[in-house]
Amino acid sequence: MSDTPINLDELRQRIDQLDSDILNLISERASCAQQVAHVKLAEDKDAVFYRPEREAQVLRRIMALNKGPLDSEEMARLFREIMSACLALEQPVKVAYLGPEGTFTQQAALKHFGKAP
Ligand SMILES: O=C(O)C(=O)C[C@]1(C(=O)O)C=C[C@@H](O)C=C1
Repeated sequence: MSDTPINLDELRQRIDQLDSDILNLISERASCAQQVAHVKLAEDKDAVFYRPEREAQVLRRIMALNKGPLDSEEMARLFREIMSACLALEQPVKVAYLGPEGTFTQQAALKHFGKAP
């Protein structure tokens, strides 16, 4: 146990501050992704927005940088969702899967592409 008494209010204030920082950083990242979309469109009117090789590179980097306490798989899952939301800003994505809702193929599609609309 640490010698410093843990104050719940202080810890929650710290969490609120960190959440504000995370919110601002995710918004900044999303604006960057929108600019990426503009650059892609300026270069090619049939631009491809979904770039799986780039997403894999981002996730590999995040997993290598991660120092815990969240494990790298969990961190990658969070970043996959962030990229999924950023990609949805660039262009709405349509993902098809086999069978009714709740199947393994739907779960696999959600895991791979994230849940963003
Ligand atoms: O780097 C790109 O080409 C992007 O469009 C940005 C981004 C990202 O959010 O990092 C978003 C969608 C792509 O599938 C890959 C990466």
